[in-house]
Amino acid sequence: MSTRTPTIGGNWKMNLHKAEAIELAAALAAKADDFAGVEVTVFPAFPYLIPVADALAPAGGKIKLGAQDAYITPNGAFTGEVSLSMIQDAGASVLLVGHSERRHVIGETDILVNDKVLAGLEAGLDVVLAIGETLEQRESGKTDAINTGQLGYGLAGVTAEQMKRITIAYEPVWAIGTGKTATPEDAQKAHSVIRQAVAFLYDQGIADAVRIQYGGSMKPGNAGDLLAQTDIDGGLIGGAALKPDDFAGIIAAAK
Ligand SMILES: O=C[C@H](O)COP(=O)(O)O
Repeated sequence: MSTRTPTIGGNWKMNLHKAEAIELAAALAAKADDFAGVEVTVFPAFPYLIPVADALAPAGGKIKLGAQDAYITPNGAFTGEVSLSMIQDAGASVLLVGHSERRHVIGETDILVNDKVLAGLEAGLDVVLAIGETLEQRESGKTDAINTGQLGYGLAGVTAEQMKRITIAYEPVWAIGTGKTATPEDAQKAHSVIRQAVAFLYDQGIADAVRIQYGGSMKPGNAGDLLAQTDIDGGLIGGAALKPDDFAGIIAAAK
């Protein structure tokens, strides 16, 4: 663990309807005092940003609200999309960009990911940029090339000043929702390469400051070993974020 403030995100993905989302947010808000020293963010589905914001209010800002996606323009004729100003109006201060499900299921390109990173920063949001290799890419020895490539594309045009509002989430695609977690050593190696790439793109000070989350079947039982690694500064949690005790257990392991 480093001097970087640990950051744990709960990506609820396309799960939970209104009552469940409110119940989970309220349960987390009730535990918020236990989260001191860890930055905690939850990413509900779009329709529930406002009720979740309301349910988190008793936490007094100790739990941030994030959006899983947003379109690149403030408003306009883009049927089906949700604008940056809408997610901000709903209470979100964080934008998740480049999740593998958006890259590989929805088909977002590196160019669109970069557009979203830049637009989110321009709008004043903090941005979590997710990157990570597929199993096929890992097995063909391309892990570092994929990660540094997605990183470079994603950060193109991001200024050194804006890097203060960027968090990187390394999520090996083969570990997401599969129960297969990267070993702490493998994850550390990938995080170290990503940090070196940030140093190459910017400078060592920015690389030392940027936080890199691990995502992929992180649970209370494996979080401690992962988070103990030098370059792992937190987690982006899917399945385990849907259960308040599991999510709180991971937050506790991040301290
Ligand atoms: O955004 C979260 C990641 O995709 C990890 O999901 P998971 O914890 O269910 O594997």
